[in-house]
Amino acid sequence: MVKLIDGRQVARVLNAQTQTRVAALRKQGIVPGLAVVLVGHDQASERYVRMKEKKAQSLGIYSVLKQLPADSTQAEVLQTVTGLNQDPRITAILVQAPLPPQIDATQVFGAIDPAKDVDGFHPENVGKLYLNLPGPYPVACTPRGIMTLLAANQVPLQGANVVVLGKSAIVGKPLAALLLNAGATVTVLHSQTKEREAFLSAADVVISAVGQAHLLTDADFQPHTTVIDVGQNLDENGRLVGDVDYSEASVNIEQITPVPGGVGPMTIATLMQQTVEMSEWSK
Ligand SMILES: Nc1nc(=O)c2c([nH]1)NC[C@@H]1CN(c3ccc(C(=O)N[C@@H](CCC(=O)O)C(=O)O)cc3)C=[N+]21
Repeated sequence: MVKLIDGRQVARVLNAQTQTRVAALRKQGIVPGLAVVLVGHDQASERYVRMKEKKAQSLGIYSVLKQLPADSTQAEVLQTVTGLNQDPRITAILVQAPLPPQIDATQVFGAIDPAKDVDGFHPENVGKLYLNLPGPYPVACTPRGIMTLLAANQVPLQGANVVVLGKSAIVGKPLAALLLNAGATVTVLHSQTKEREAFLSAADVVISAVGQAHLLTDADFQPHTTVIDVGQNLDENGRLVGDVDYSEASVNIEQITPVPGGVGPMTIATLMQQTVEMSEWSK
């Protein structure tokens, strides 16, 4: 019997705490303000951005969307970011990834004021995380949300063998840093890894952030494995699925985050949490 790790439930609790913190700030005349920059018309991105705006508004966070055309220039995107850096109503800036091919994403993330970098993508914040410096500073929302979800489900990390699949700057790398800082033995696998099987069969926790339906099945894991599925894929039938196939008959997966209802809601709840924290840190 596979146990499901309920991301919606933990996100609900976190969102309720965030709402209380927003109300406390508002009593002092402080309103957290989140700006989302969306370049182009990627369907999934538009959907995620709408979900973020809706959640922000429901928690009392002021939210603005800066939508730029798909053929925007680097200078135009940078100008938008600079304008938001200088806008006192905006305390948190998120530039939605992926950006169109003509845009240098690293330069854009580096142009965000580190104190408003709610995604934790600025090199200064990435460096602090990597060095495990004392906070506060923002950390990438999906990895931080996963750490919250693991803690809420009492998954031990000290000395645990944790395998991360995927080495993106948004999920794999910051997640590996957080796990290392928490005392796990971390292995990051990627598309050029040889003998993935050997690493998986020694893992206590496997976190897949590849973005490929049916990438892994129950047979890939050792007994009692905790699986965190970061994938958001459409399968052959157009259904939203993660990277990992499992069923009632799975014997090795002890617990897993479902897609939808696992990591996704935690990403958005963590974004809201961090938007409010950044307001608190700067007052
Ligand atoms: N600068 C930036 N920061 C991000 O945090 C960021 C980004 N760019 N680009 C895209 C990815 C993806 N992402 C998701 C957030 C929530 C769900 C989510 O809530 N998913 C729901 C299902 C959503 C649905 O119904 O389609 C779930 O898994 O239950 C998914 C994906 C944030 N990202």
